[in-house]
Amino acid sequence: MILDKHPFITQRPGPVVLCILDGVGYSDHTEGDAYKAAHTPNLDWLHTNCQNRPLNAHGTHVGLPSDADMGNSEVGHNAIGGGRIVAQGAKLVNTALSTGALFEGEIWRKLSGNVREKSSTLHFIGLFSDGGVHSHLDHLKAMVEQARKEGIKSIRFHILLDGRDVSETSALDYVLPFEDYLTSLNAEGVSAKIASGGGRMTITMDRYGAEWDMVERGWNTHVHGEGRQFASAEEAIKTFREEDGFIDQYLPAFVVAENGQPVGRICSGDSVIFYNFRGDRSIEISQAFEDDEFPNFDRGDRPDVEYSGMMEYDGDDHIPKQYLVAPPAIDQPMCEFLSANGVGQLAISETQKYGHVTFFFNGNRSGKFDDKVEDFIEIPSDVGGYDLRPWMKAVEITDYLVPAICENRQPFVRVNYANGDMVGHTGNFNAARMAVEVVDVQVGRLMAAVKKANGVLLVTSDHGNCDEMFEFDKKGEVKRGENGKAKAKTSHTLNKVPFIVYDPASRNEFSLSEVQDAGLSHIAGTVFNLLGFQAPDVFNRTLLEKK
Ligand SMILES: O=C(O)[C@@H](CO)OP(=O)(O)O
Ligand SMILES: [Mn+2]
Ligand SMILES: [Mn+2]
Repeated sequence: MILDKHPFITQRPGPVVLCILDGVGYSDHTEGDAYKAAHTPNLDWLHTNCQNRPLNAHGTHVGLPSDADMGNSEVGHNAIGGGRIVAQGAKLVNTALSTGALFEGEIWRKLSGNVREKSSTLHFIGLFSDGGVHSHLDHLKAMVEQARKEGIKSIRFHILLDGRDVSETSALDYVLPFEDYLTSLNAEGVSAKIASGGGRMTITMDRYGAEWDMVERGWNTHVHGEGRQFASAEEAIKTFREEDGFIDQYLPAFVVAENGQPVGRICSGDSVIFYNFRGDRSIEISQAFEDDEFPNFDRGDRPDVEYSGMMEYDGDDHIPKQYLVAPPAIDQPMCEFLSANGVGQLAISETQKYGHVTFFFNGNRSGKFDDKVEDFIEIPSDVGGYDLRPWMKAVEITDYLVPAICENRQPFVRVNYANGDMVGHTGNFNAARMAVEVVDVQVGRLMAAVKKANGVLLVTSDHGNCDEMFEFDKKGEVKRGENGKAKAKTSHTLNKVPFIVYDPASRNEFSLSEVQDAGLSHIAGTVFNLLGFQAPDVFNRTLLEKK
């Protein structure tokens, strides 16, 4: 793993700082673009005075099934830190389903056999949309079809409503056709019902230990059938919308009941499949089902079930123990080489993105490669309501970074500012504009520190989000509600992202390649070069060319 010196690029005296502005891309539209609307003197200066180019951050450029798939943090950080394109979870599950390998696997057969043997129930829990970031409804449907073929007679669904990877109030577009489908199953003698649910930002799908209460609410709803009762998911969604104007991702928990009894508590002897493929928001609920020692909340009577995730979510800690599809193999990411060569590294973000710059960046590994040379710093995030606090923890992150850069504590620094993404997801345009302005101030502070240290600052992003805060129709017009108000867009975008090289100690050694198809996977090679090394062969080509 020895790195070779670069033939013409020499390492600067100061650190290479890779700054990921999560969720900040370049949109072709102006209306609804919080990045364009924001006052960003520092980013503007960088664009005018430094070498920069857009990079692809979506679809096949980051290992997703098609170029219609928007980017996301998992695949974006995998591509940046891994420096190559690997077939991602969505694609691997598609293949495992289309070849039938998933159903021939030991774990599917075990879970299905368990239900048939005991005449118990098969439960599915997961994100209920076709967003393709954490899950896909096609995967769920393929599994239900197989269960039906295998003669399973009782199936329950615990649905996490999305509105964050898909349109903000689209829950019924998924629920109503699904209910029709369940009606056809019931007519055949399969008891198939939606049993519980709630918005994905209210229950079950917490990440990085930011808000365990979410998981507790989900557990009580799905497992114990505790919560406000409704006759159907449709009634729950409509009622919550009418009462409080909830958008899908924040819908409160609900339980579907008949004669006052929940229709689908999870009981000992049942099988449970958590069908999200992405790890960050799947780990905590998996631990709740699996761990004997569990300090995070009181689970009450934990049913003895066969539990499986769609994938292995954490390859270091082996969570969950049983899974249906093997996760993508991202061997030898950039930091493994840097650690093996004794190059010091600092990774920093706030809780909401902490695992992005550590776990995802290192190919879905939660540990370090070498404790002696790696520092991971987590600044605790506020809980919820990021449109109320669009500054999030950006200032605190930079407060930590400035002295670390000025003192050149580690040669390679990576930081993720969550604001453009987390505030972008709220659909609040004004808050998103403010989020970008906050981040711009931090970029200015990093520029000053990097200049002082004679280092290099690379500014980029993992995918777009705040660059499109409104939905557009096929003609490119903003979609408007009856009141004329623009329809908020809460999801990521397909847009390209910035890549800027601020190199105050420039020796005019290189220019930035203009190759059109370049994407996030070309950043790692570039970082190696700026650290004075040639990138090993496993990495995609660098963006730096000899002048
Ligand atoms: O919040 C999340 O889980 C996703 C959107 O589904 O966003 P990101 O990929 O930026 O983490
Ligand atoms: Mn992101
Ligand atoms: Mn996001």
